[in-house]
Amino acid sequence: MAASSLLQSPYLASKTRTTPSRYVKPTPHFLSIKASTFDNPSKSTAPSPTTSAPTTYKGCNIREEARRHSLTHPQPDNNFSAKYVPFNAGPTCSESYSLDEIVYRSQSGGLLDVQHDISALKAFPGSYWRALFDSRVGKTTWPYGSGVWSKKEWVLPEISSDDIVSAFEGNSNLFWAERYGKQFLNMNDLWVKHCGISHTGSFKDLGMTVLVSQVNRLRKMNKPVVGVGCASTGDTSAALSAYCASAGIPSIVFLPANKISMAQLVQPIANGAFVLSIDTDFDGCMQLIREVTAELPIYLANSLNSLRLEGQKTAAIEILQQFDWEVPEWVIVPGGNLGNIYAFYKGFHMCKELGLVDRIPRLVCAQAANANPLYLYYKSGWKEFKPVKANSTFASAIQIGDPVSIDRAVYALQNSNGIVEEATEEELMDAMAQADSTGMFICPHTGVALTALIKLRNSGVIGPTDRTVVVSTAHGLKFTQSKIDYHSSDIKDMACRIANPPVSVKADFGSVMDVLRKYLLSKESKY
Ligand SMILES: Cc1ncc(COP(=O)(O)O)c(C=O)c1O
Ligand SMILES: N[C@@H](CCOP(=O)(O)O)C(=O)O
Repeated sequence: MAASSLLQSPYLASKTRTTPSRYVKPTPHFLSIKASTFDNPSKSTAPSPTTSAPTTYKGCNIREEARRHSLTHPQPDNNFSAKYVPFNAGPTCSESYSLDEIVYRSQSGGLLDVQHDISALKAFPGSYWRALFDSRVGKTTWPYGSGVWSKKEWVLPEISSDDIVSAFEGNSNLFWAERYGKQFLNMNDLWVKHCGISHTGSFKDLGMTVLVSQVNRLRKMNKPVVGVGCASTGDTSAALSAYCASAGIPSIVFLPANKISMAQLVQPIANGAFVLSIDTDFDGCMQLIREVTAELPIYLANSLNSLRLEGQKTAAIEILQQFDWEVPEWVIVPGGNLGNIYAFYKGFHMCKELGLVDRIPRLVCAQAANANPLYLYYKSGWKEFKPVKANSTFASAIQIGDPVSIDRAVYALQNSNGIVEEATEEELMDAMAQADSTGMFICPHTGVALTALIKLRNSGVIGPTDRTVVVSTAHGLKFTQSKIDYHSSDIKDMACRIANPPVSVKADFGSVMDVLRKYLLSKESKY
């Protein structure tokens, strides 16, 4: 469809209702698969979802290899499917939409959720899924080399591997924070899930690979999608522009002027996005992109779009996998627009529902005190939600006052015996500096999550031996200015207790020796 014709007439998304397709029970013989089958998955006799690595076809790239492999080794139809349903609708609700429709809201205006055919997935035992996912880690097989697509059957089961746009995201480091845990928190089982060590430097890659892949599919189906757009505090726009650029799809990003870091601003610019710097805050940009995507053939890429959360939930599955399917006691996630806290809940819940684990961790959502609508709601006993005007915060990516996923977040917290905490600017910057001093290089949002941990540890809610995972959401290198300000003690009304500024010294041997002696003595006295 020509872009011009779409732009002339206001775009109206077709919201055809679909009835759920009836589930056909698969033949039961594969229920007997043992995990050991996957020592060499290609030996499996089960009608497994593509477990075996494709044979290497000389001269082929990995996408072509996967294509040829699927022709020579056709997989049985496992009936895995997913559809949009209204979020948290009761069992009597029959409203649903195909994932190939362009729809972001339910008929009543509420949020949507991607619902998988759980009974089809349940036909396979938990041991099968654990072994399948484990068999795909660390390979380059398309698309399973991605931490997201290694869980394809739970993410977008029906998309062709050929339509997938991936940078082999996911499989991020789960870092044992040994020194930080021992020295500052008297903890011995503290971990940091470094989701920011990723293609564009944040966890947004996990969701964006899914959304842009589906857009790729929709465009091949001649659906009216000329470009993909988002409002952003920096990370969503970086991920959107990179994945779109990789697939040759136009991207449009709405950024609040002067409210995101330089590194984040340059990402969509470099990736060729159409960048609008708008004189408002994130909530203002979000409102505008919602209005614009209702009128123009621009597909909405914010986490209001539940496709994103299907990718983001794989970080939770990955944590369990990295712990050999043992469940941590606590997982702490910084929250802004609040899609991610629900994504974590969903990933953990699916693992429990499908028998991979027998419980889920308690979730903590951490907010900046300058942008804390969820915290205030929690403190009111979930009585009344009021959006706030988000004030400036060093955790700029979560400077959000009217989060679109508020209902999803409340659901996640209520169903995981969860807690909400907040961090002042000084607390989050000190926590970041303290963590950096033990060898990390985290972003201020992770400083918010660490502050929540410090508070819950000090109050005894989190115990010294509780296995705890702090989710680090972006790479510290995106936020160097905040670190420079801190270490220069150049922040109004902040003591910057752990500032470590460089020492200026004359270029002569004596002066250098003097400062070094002083430094070494100060270290010696601490032994
Ligand atoms: C670095 C970073 N951390 C945390 C968040 C919060 O995630 P969510 O909006 O899903 O709550 C965001 C985005 O909002 C982010 O960019
Ligand atoms: N921090 C986000 C804010 C938008 O969140 P989204 O998950 O709804 O896209 C960003 O980086 O833009």
